[in-house]
Amino acid sequence: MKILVINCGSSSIKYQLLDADSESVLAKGLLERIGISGSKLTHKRGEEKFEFTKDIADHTEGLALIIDALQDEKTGVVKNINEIEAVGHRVVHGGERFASSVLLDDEVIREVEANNFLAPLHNPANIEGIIAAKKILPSVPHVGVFDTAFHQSMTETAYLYAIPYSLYRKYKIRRYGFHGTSHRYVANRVANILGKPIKELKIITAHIGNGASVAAVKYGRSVDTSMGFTPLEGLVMGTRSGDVDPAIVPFLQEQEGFTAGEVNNLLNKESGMFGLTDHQFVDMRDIEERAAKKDPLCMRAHNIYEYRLAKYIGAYAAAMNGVDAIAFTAGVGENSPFLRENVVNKYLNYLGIELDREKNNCKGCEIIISTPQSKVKVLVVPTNEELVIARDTSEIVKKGLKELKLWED
Ligand SMILES: Nc1ncnc2c1ncn2[C@@H]1O[C@H](COP(=O)(O)OP(=O)(O)O)[C@@H](O)[C@H]1O
Ligand SMILES: CC(=O)OP(=O)(O)O
Ligand SMILES: [Mg+2]
Repeated sequence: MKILVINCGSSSIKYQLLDADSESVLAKGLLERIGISGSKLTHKRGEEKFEFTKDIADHTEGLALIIDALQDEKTGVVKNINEIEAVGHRVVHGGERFASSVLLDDEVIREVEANNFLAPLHNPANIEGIIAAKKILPSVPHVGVFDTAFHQSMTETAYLYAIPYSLYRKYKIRRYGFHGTSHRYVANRVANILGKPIKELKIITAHIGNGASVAAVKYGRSVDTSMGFTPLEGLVMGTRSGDVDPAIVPFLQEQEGFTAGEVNNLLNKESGMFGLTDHQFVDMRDIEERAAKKDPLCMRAHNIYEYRLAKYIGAYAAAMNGVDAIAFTAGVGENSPFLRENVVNKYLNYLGIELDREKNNCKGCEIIISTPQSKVKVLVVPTNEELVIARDTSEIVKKGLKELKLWED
């Protein structure tokens, strides 16, 4: 079954066309700068790469261009659009309503829309993508897979903030957590690699990309995670601050005359590694390169980054009253031996962890990087959110389901 997986951002569309039966990627790509002049499509078929520059006004036009590339004689992988049998969509915020992957009918789309106020930066673009894709591929099933769904297993002890409970009742202000599709995939891979049932394991998954979060996955269920009401809380990220004292917000409003929107922008887009390096670097490769040459600003930023991550791992070992395995994933987690070694050897040896330096010296591999004697196993597991979306979509379609539960009750 050929499944198109799409991940719509406000000005971009990432996509993969997969054969869900063989789990192979037929083509993938990225359309950037939608609605901004100089839109660019980078389309890959195996090792072949094609680039097109053409101004694209909106997501409907963007998806039409992607479909053209998928069925074009020169760049395509299907003869006809009808070969695409289903579409899987990444949806960032499912609120409390979605603890599963779901068939996107009109009623469900309305319910997803009702969560827009919870994720104004992400959800409206996701919905635009769903509506556009349904226009272009009206006769195939569309499925939504939510970043928040896997974390809906958290108990209120983990998800409630200590603010008036009435605000939870009124606005559903609580921890939701994100990157759930990735944490779910990685935790299951860890169990597989260790050859143990996930129901017997306490796993900490660290999704360290440009956006970053840690999750505590106890016996197959997420029991806590570092992102919160929005994807701003928790770790230091590329441009996001992660945890700060909330009193900094009114302080800046008063002292600098910032509006609420300006402070939000500062914490989401001007902070993190970007802010700590005086707005010079976001990309971890640049920061590591300079930190290795003893650039004081980059060394300091990196120290803060790894320290925050180590603190969360320690906290989640406590949250689960133990930990069997720690897994690193996403852009930085998969590709940075430097980060992994620093986090483990500076802060986590007390857990009885021993890192195998040679094994750790790898990029993008799926591997155990702790020694056989290590009390807690440490792994690198490349994430694959698109594959999970394709699997869920295929299962819903093949079994004729309306929704697919992520765990048993
Ligand atoms: N070899 C590497 N060493 C260190 N960091 C890397 C390496 N390759 C990629 N990264 C980092 O991964 C991050 C992007 O991760 P990714 O998971 O793709 O993020 P997102 O999906 O949030 O955009 C960037 O900060 C990039 O610098
Ligand atoms: C939800 C979120 O933070 O996603 P990303 O890491 O893709 O920005
Ligand atoms: Mg990502």
